[in-house]
Amino acid sequence: MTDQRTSPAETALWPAPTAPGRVEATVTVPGSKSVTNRALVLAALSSEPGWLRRPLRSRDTLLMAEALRTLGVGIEETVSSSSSAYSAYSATAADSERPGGEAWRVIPTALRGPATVDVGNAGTVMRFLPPLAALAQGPIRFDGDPRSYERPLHGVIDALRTLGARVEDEGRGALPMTVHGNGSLAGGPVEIDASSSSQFVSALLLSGPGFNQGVEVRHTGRTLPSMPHIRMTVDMLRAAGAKVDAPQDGGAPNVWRVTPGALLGRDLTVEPDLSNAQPFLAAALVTGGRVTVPDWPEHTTQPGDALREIFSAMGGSCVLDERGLTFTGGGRIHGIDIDLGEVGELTPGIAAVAALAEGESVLRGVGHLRLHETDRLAALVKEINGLGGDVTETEDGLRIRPRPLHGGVFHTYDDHRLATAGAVLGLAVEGVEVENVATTYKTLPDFPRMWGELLGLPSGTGERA
Ligand SMILES: O=C(O)C1=C[C@@H](OP(=O)(O)O)[C@@H](O)[C@H](O)C1
Ligand SMILES: C=C(OP(=O)(O)O)C(=O)O
Repeated sequence: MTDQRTSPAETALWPAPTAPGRVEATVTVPGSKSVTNRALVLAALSSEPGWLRRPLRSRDTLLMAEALRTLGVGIEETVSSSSSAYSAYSATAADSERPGGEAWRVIPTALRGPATVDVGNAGTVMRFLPPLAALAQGPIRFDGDPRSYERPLHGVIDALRTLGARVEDEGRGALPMTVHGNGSLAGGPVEIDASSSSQFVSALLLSGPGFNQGVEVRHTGRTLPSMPHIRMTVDMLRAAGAKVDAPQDGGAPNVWRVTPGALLGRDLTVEPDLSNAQPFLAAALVTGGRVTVPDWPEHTTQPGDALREIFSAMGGSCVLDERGLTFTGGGRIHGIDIDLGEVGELTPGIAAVAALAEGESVLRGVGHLRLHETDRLAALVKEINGLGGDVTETEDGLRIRPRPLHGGVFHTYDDHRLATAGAVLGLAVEGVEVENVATTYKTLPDFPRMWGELLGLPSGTGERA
């Protein structure tokens, strides 16, 4: 539904800056997409208003906020350091970096249609909102970017029907589709195959407290990706007052149970997005430099936390202390053989570093990435090989044999993580031009400026396409 005419920004080429030397920087990373969008859904379902501090303000989260507003939820954007005083204001990207920072006050209401939700290409919006829409009164139509039509949604659609909802999808099992809510949903037990996306499980659990009988989700597929993201869902539900039984506490494997009940309005400060910290940590690894990311949480369910271990195994070391996470590159990059099934969204960034390593890497357990923003496995093969690399696709991942690389255009297929992967390669390879770097707006709007700052480039240089 988004205007699909190609804009100059989409076709523009961004000369990825090469690193002038070892990077030494402190990089403040904006809030987590996954936490922000879960918090918005839970706040919309709560019985009282809540606060979201330092939310991520990017395409995916603004689409979520806009969709909830369309359903009647109040979301006021404020700059505030206390929950008692706030004033409506119009925020800009830079505001989220202020100390105290931006806060969103979410005021729940009885959800209602008719409404149309633009999901863009946000997995969290297209999966998390249909179960919520089933609790609304009236028809809610879901539409999005052309790629959103190809991303799996059948798990959510079939489950909603089993749980008592009427969904009109003309047999597609995908977008566009309409959920006809009548103000409540029976809920109860449901079996799904979530091997193509963990977000099916998260989606049903998040709205589960609002279903009359709650929900019991049983995953029947062979594999289940992105478990940390499901644990994030469970932890955030519990923090909002929901009762959840989950495999992570020794419950039956692949079964989650959410009891019906009211949710509390929370005052939640969003952690930095650790997956978006990846290119900056990669810069330390690739250049043998040092990068500190402040506010790195001591305990977190974010998959990006695994970078401490993964990038250390690839040749760096890290310290987590009161300054945040400091990662230091050791001057050499090792290949790695690793199953990334739990942390799939880190794959493009790891592939970029692996292409610059001294030895071969095998990245496994990520076949489901073929159905992400783009077919990430095919795209990484094509683009790294286009620079002279030797990457082959396996059944469930990539085999990467480092080769001397040369410059060229790095196409990004509207995928933010392809764009940041191209930037990482550009640190070490002259003449890499990243197509449509603006696509990083999906989760990290300020990326070109942050990258320029990381490399100590004069203000504005890194941003130019
Ligand atoms: O629940 C979430 O916030 C996410 C779950 C994962 O999805 P998949 O399980 O579809 O890979 C991840 O890749 C995505 O970026 C965010
Ligand atoms: C897969 C991703 O996003 P989405 O939430 O759209 O699935 C991602 O951010 O890497």
